[in-house]
Amino acid sequence: MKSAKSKQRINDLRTPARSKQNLVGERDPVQVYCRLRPMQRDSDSPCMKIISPNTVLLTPPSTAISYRNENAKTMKYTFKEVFPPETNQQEVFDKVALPIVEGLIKGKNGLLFTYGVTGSGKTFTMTGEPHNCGILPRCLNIIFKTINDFQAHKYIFKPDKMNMFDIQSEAEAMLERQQELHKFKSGRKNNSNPDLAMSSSDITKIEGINEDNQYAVFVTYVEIYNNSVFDLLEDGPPITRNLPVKIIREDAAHNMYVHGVTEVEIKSAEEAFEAFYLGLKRKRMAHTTLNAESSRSHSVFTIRLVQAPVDEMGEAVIQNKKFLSISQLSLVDLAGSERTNRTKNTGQRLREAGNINKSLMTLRTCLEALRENQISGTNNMVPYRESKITHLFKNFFEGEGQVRMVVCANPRAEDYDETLQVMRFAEMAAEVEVAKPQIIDVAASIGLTSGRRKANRLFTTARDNIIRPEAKDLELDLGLVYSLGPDFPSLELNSSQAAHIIKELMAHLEMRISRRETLKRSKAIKDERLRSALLDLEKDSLEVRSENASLRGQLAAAERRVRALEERLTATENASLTHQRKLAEMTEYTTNLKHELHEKELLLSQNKFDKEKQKKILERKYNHKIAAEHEKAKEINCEKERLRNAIEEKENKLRMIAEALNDRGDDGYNNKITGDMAAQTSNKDFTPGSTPRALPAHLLTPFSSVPQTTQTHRDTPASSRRGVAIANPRHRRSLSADGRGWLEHAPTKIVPMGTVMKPQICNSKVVNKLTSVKDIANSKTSKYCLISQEQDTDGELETKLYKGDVVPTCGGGAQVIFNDVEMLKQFSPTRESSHSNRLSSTTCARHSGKRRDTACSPPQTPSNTSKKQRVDDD
Ligand SMILES: Nc1ncnc2c1ncn2[C@@H]1O[C@H](COP(=O)(O)OP(=O)(O)OP(=O)(O)O)[C@@H](O)[C@H]1O
Repeated sequence: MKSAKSKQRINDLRTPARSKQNLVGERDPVQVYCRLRPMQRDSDSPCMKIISPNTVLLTPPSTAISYRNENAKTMKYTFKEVFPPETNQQEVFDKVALPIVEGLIKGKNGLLFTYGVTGSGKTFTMTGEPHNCGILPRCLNIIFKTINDFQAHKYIFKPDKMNMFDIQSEAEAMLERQQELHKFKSGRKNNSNPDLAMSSSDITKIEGINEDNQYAVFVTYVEIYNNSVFDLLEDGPPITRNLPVKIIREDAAHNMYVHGVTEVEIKSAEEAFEAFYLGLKRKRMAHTTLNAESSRSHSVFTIRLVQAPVDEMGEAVIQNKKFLSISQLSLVDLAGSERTNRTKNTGQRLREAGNINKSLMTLRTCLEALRENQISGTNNMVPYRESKITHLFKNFFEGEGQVRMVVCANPRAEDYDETLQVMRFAEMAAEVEVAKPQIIDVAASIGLTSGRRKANRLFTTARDNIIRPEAKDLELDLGLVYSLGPDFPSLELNSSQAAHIIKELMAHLEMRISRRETLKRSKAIKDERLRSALLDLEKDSLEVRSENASLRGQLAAAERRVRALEERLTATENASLTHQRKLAEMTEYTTNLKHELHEKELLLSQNKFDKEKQKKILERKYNHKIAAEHEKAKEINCEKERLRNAIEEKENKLRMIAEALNDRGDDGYNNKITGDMAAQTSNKDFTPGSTPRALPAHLLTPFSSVPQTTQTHRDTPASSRRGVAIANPRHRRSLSADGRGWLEHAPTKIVPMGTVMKPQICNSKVVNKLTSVKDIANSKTSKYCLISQEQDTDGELETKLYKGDVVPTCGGGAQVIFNDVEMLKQFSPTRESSHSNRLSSTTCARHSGKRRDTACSPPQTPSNTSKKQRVDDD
């Protein structure tokens, strides 16, 4: 309980300005000032008029949108103060910024921002121009002028990167200073803009600074561009476009800050300008049609003043972080609000304008919500997080410091519509209240009297002035002296009143000495008490020590056990590792096998797939072929059918011709023919001299003048249909004409056969070559005999006689119908052959056509030595 209380106390001490108690204390409204800029051109007509030191009148011009909408009327807006165009920078600073800087020195937080339409003079007010500097340089100047004599050495206070500070010893700080010196020697550019500096005589000092504190100033400079935070002081080249985006975080005391931002310790206003100018260079500036040097981003320059009390001797800072007091002044130059269609912005500019307007709108929404909460006592959520700018300054609005706003306005009529919005915003913002920060004197709360530093200086000066050598070693417990009572009276020695003053001083000192004696006595009593307490503690300590020793013994035993367990664990781990290795190997082996298997399976499936594919292709091919075959077969069948019909037709015709012939011809002969026909039709044995019948086509004579046609016997459909001439087989020559004239067709050099196998041909004509149709197609020739001779494979002579009837054809030609073949084969009697079983050396064979059923009849020739044999066609 006690520690919690002390913790609370420490927090209060550390950040006095941020105490949450302030929330319920006094409140200050946001102070809103209005600054009108001078008109740019004489021809410009104004829409604003200052009617009192804190009131302006806004009259809508005829060109304004709201005028056209007929809802415009002249409006009066009241501010804390209105600065007319001729107001100079110093005046603005004194009225607006100086109170905040005074608060800063005293440990209060402050936020000052400029708000207005683009080109209305925000940057002019905040930064100013060369030789006419604005609020920011003036703040820096006055701060350094004020704290100059009380600055801590550099690096005594060091940012801890979490929005707080550490306090370093003098030695540590000195080391860092030396390191920095080395860095600077290796060259550093001076970014300072001397134009922003002021002559030191123009700068006044803030009175009432706590002289028993040491101070240090730190600055950060960030830019919020397109709702992203960039650190303008980040290490790196002065001009870079690739600054990393920073995030906003909440520190341990619930203050918002830019995480990782570069916080530079500044020891003079010049150094501060240097940092500011570096950031300014990096700041994104772009040209719009309205303002040639328009800020496209919100820039936030923050000055943090760290102060810590000096010790009793008035020399060094108390090395206790808890006594630190940090106050902050944020100077914000907001980007100009603008009507995008008037600026004619496109692309990135339009996006920027959108973001600017959005963040300003969020600022407005936050303030409205805050005001609403304050007026109606509600606790509605304020959307600070919707924009970086409001998120960063959340603490200010929730009562962590003074907030002031300078509304800049361009009084020209052209800007009326935007100015109207700005005025409304300003009016609303003025109604928001923030709690007054309270200041707690840290030093007094820990029993330190003020004037320590001054006393130390006085004493040192006095000691240095004493000429006696022992004075150098004079030590005085200044802490005790200067902390014993009220502040020393302001006493100055002058000759006339010296005795009186010394008397007074002696009395004062005597009083202090008596007090000191009292304190000494009380201290002695306290010392005694402390000693006895220490003895008790010592006893306790001894007990603790013995307990500690026994615990150590237990610990040693436990450690031994732990070691043994560790060894076992190591062994188990080793075994486990071996198993794991094996497992890994096996897993790898299995993986390989699986891989192989998979590959083979892939191969198989590929093959299968190929086969399937081939099979399908073949099937398709065969199906095509089969279909084609079917088609062909169909066609053939059709053709057959057609031929059969044609044959039938022709047969019918033939039958009709035959019948006609039969009717007209000789009955005997006809009967003979009919008999022969019948015999032929019924497939009976063939005898030489019988009625000629159709021979196969290959035996037909080539000189038939009539084209060969197929002749099919109705009764014998299987018989050859080819080569049958259109002739009448029953043709009969008149006996007078047919003298059985033979045409002998024999080769010229015929080998004499020595046999009488030739038929008895009495009326014959011998030709060696058939050259003319007339040789056959004449009235005398009715028989034809073709004689051929050739050697067989054994070298024996073979003579063949093909005999046939010459039959006239319908077309007036003639054709030979072969009806008898006689073959004479001679064998040498001396030759030993497989034919030994043969009876004679000459064999005669006779064929009749190509039919198996053809009978072989004895030759019609006279008998001779050669023996005729009936040979089957096969
Ligand atoms: N009170 C003034 N006295 C003299 N000149 C002024 C004043 N206010 C503004 N100006 C001039 O007007 C111009 C535009 O001002 P400034 O750049 O400050 O506008 P801004 O509001 O910051 O614009 P933006 O928002 O676009 O950055 C500057 O050239 C500046 O010198």
